[in-house]
Amino acid sequence: MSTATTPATGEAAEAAVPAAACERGATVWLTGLPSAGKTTLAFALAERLRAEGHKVEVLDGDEIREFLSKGLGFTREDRHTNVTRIGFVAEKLAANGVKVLAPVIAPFADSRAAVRERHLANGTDFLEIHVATPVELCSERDVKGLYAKQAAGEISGLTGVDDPYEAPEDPELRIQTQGRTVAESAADLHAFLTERGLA
Ligand SMILES: Nc1ncnc2c1ncn2[C@@H]1O[C@H](COP(=O)(O)OS(=O)(=O)O)[C@@H](OP(=O)(O)O)[C@H]1O
Ligand SMILES: Nc1ncnc2c1ncn2[C@@H]1O[C@H](COP(=O)(O)OP(=O)(O)O)[C@@H](O)[C@H]1O
Repeated sequence: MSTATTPATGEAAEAAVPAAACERGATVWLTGLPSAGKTTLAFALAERLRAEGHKVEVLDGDEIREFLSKGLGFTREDRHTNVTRIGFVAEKLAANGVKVLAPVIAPFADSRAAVRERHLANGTDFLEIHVATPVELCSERDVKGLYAKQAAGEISGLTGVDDPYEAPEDPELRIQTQGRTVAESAADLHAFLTERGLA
């Protein structure tokens, strides 16, 4: 058991994180609709895990689309390519002790299954977390204005509105954000990782 100590006093800090938990990598995939809360929860969890001494990487959908998946759009085929690319990188990192957080819509069950399969084949932990925010609340939040644009006819093919979202049937965790604060939902997620021996 490794115990974090405060540099000034050498006193044991409140939360003692087992060394094995810090060294064990895993992919934590946050799937859900646009504005569900995937990115917010990934960054909140990342901050807490880093403070506890874990190696953490966030593979954010938006950022990935600027670099690794530059040029891909939102057709079924492009989304599948995007998701399996992210899954490939995530598995490599997780196999090397990194907690990988992937806040990526991943709307199709077969793409998520392919990513899971790759992790399984390599003996790497894969946790599918469904950020299960109802579309009505997502469209109220509308962080990037996509729901308004779709309603105005300026865009089409928006996940959960006029493009499919295949909700996970059997995710490792389904997390609610409706009527919950960010801190509460992030704590739910952290508690789940602790249960699994990952935090
Ligand atoms: N048509 C359409 N449908 C869904 N999402 C759209 C679309 N156009 C742009 N966006 C924005 O793209 C962000 C990244 O999407 P992802 O790479 O996670 O999507 S996917 O898994 O490849 O389907 C995604 O980010 P989040 O809002 O954080 O989920 C969206 O804001
Ligand atoms: N319990 C909660 N968990 C996560 N986000 C929440 C919660 N309650 C409200 N929100 C808000 O919902 C929005 C979610 O946006 P974002 O994380 O960018 O979604 P996504 O990455 O799924 O598109 C943020 O403005 C966030 O503050």
